[in-house]
Amino acid sequence: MAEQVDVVVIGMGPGGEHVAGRLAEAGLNVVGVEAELVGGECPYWACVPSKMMIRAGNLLAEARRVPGMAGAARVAADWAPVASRIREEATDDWNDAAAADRFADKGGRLVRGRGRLAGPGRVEVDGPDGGVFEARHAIVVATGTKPQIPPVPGLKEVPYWTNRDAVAAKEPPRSLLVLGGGAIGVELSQAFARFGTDVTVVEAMDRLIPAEEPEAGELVAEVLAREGLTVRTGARAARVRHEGDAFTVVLEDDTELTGDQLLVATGRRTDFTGLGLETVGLDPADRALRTDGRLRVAPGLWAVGDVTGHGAFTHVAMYEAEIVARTVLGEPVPDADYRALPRVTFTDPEVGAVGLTEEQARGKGLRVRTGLARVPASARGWIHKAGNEGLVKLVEDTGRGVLVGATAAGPMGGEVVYGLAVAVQGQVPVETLRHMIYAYPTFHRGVEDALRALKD
Ligand SMILES: Cc1cc2nc3c(=O)[nH]c(=O)nc-3n(C[C@H](O)[C@H](O)[C@H](O)COP(=O)(O)OP(=O)(O)OC[C@H]3O[C@@H](n4cnc5c(N)ncnc54)[C@H](O)[C@@H]3O)c2cc1C
Ligand SMILES: NC(=O)c1ccc[n+]([C@@H]2O[C@H](COP(=O)([O-])OP(=O)(O)OC[C@H]3O[C@@H](n4cnc5c(N)ncnc54)[C@H](O)[C@@H]3O)[C@@H](O)[C@H]2O)c1
Repeated sequence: MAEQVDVVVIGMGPGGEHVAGRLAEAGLNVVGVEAELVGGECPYWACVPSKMMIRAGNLLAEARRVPGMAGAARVAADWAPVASRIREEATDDWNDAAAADRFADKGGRLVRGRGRLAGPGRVEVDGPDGGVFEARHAIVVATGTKPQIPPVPGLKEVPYWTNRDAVAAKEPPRSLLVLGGGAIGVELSQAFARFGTDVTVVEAMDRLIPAEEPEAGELVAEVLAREGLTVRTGARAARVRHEGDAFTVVLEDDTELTGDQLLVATGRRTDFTGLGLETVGLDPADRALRTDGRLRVAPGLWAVGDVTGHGAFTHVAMYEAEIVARTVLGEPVPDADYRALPRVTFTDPEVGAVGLTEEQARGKGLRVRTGLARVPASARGWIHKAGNEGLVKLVEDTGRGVLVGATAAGPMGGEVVYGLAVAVQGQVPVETLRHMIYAYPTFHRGVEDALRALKD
């Protein structure tokens, strides 16, 4: 016998937890189904622990900048406080009791196990709590993504790390090979390197963080190289082996790279196997669930977070979750709008970005002007001195005279980009931006310099 409820949410990561909690608080009878930990990837194996590692690495880097600026400092890096902070403060040793209680306090019911669709409005759960549920109002799929492991010969046979192993490391490895120079690759590489790990990053494309502006990737590559990391761009792994305690990655040009650990950070993918998508007329082989402006996939079925393919970020998952919650509650809410989607790669310098890159804007057939300003050339950058690398790049749609994209890399680049996100979202005319007052001497005055530099 199926149990009648109002809403079933499959997957309780940031997206699922938000939508389930909101609807339960509003008084609906909500079942949240979770196969692993309530909270999902972000708090246990991704955003939060990785940012704790980065915060610690940045402290070391700042201390190392003291000579020549503020006297002398002796820095003795120690991973132990990082590992224990990740265990005690971030993840409670990978225990989700507090998150489960939080959901129960909102009136939700957590069902532990793996959920699958079993026809329209129906969910079956395999697992300790088990059961069959019929949802009167909504089923929300929020099952997230998994690491995408490239088909490099030998890779499947070796004990490589994913993000999960990296954030759980009790010690930094002596040496680390990193396959993939995207967000995960560069963030974790720099953090480990600052604790003494000898890091080599192998990126298949011709630059790091290739989804962002080329100038940002070049900047990050320069900084990493200066910090002693080896960066191999345009490099493809031909095969991988593990002998004794060492990993060897053989590149297509026959270069052999060795390391004590191998982190695979080559992107993430949805895995709809066993989710029963075919029972509601969807194709489990799709990479993402196609949604309308309210994140509806089919009548009574919604999707939020990484599974929608709109950007694998916690802020996207929560934004979408809020739209679904308001839609299910019958509250007015505009359609999802991804024009001003912000991204921050938390390297040092941080790379904040919003909207379109120059290449994407040109690819859309827009008439484009760009403006670039370098942080060290600004008053604040010059004053800041050590660690002042950075840039602001603006992408203007000259047809409309508004910014459609921007990058703010540098100290606090992720904060500087906020004003630019408002400009892109609000379609603020470039002329208006040029006649604003920018506080002196701030990093965000680089925006004014880049506006002045806009040219075809
Ligand atoms: C190392 C790393 C660092 C990151 N850093 C950032 C960052 O700084 N900022 C940022 O915005 N984003 C960051 N991200 C991305 C962010 O973690 C994801 O975008 C976010 O977690 C997606 O949320 P979600 O709810 O879609 O899915 P997830 O967090 O993946 O959660 C999905 C949940 O569904 C569960 N599940 C799956 N299938 C089933 C099933 N059939 N039945 C029941 N439960 C199921 C899973 O167990 C999981 O708990 C990072 C990712 C990584 C890997
Ligand atoms: N700060 C943040 O917000 C943050 C941090 C980490 C992750 N994330 C999210 O998680 C997602 C996944 O991160 P990611 O870094 O794994 O993916 P990614 O897609 O950002 O980068 C993967 C990189 O691996 C490269 N690559 C793919 N196959 C390769 C191969 N065989 N050899 C060498 N390089 C190869 C790609 O060219 C790409 O540059 C990100 O796209 C982002 O959405 C966000």
